[in-house]
Amino acid sequence: MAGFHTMAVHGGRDDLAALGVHAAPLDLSTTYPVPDQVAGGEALQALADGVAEASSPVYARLHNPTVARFEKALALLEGTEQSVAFGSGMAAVTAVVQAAAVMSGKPHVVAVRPLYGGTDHLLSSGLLGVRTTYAAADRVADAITPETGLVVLETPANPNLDLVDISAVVAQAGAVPVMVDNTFATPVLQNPASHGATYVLHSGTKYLGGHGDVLGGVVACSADRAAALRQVRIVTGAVLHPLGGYLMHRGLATLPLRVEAAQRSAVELARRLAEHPAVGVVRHPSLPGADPAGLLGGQLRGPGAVLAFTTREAPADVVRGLSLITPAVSLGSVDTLIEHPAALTHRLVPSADRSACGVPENLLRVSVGLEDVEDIWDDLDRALSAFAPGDGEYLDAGARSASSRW
Ligand code: MET
Repeated sequence: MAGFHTMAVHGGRDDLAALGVHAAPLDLSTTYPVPDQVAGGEALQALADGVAEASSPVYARLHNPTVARFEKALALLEGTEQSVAFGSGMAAVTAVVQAAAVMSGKPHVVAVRPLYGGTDHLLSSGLLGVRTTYAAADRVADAITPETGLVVLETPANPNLDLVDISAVVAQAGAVPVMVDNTFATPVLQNPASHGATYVLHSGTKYLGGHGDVLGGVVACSADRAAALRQVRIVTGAVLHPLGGYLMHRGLATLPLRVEAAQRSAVELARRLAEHPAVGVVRHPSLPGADPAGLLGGQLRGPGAVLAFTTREAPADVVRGLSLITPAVSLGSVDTLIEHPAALTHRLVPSADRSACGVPENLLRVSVGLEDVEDIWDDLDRALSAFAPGDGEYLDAGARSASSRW
């Protein structure tokens, strides 16, 4: 098999030479001619039943060849048979819950916190007709009942970079499928399916697209699971626009280079932040104490480019002092982004639940981008130094050191 960088460049492009083109064609058709109505009807039926491809796409809600190329490429990078793309990461999460829990008649979900706030809220709200039990990663087995249709986890977790041993949760889940949100690690650093995950989910809006200009989601899984997801996608209309498929497919070619470069800067910034007098605790898998289960170098091939830290001052004041770093939610873009989870990405998670799972109110999350690391550091240092205490003031060394828990 080809190396990862090669697969990232060439995946999903097998048909281009025969088509005589260099870049993947962007097919914006909403409908497709069906001169033979009988054959067209058979194609529609096959797609509605969940096949990956039929003799005609029939209609853009059923199939799109530009999106299908992206799906092939992503499945290759995740090491799964197939993948299914959606109009957003949340549409992808919704489809997995519907396929695994609702359609199977097992409407109970077990989830390991923290999760992205939108996912947490979706699972807590009851909107999809599922009931959710939150469990610590080592107590998943206790939470599973005969009604459980899905286990959900995220590693590294949004927003505090907690790491979860995927195989250990899969072992506890038994026959219950496990969905791992792999958005932070990307397939460059982690392939959850190789550790037993049934569904590998990405918000493609983040690293896969990589430039902050495309909204999408994707789930990598077996062919059987993908068929059920396509059925849900067709009937709910949760499709990815072909331009989104085109942009995320193009993004995959540079994904390893972007992740590797941003990760190098994140390691350096995490180290410096941990020494900064205005900073409390820094969370990044590269720091001492951040990986008690020893997952780095095994399950997780690198620490990634998202970090988080607590501040002694109001997080909003720190962000106000920045000039280069973009104050915005989302992550995985070329520019460095910072946001206050309690105010934004995790606002819809009750504050007691946030603090119970290691997301303090004064946590800031940083997605390190591709700028020169010294420029990113200067910006952070300048904003933080406005609040740095004088000699011997209220911060002791112990409070600054990284630890596995808050
Ligand atoms: C609307 S909140 C933002 C979304 C994105 N999933 C993030 O964690 O930044």
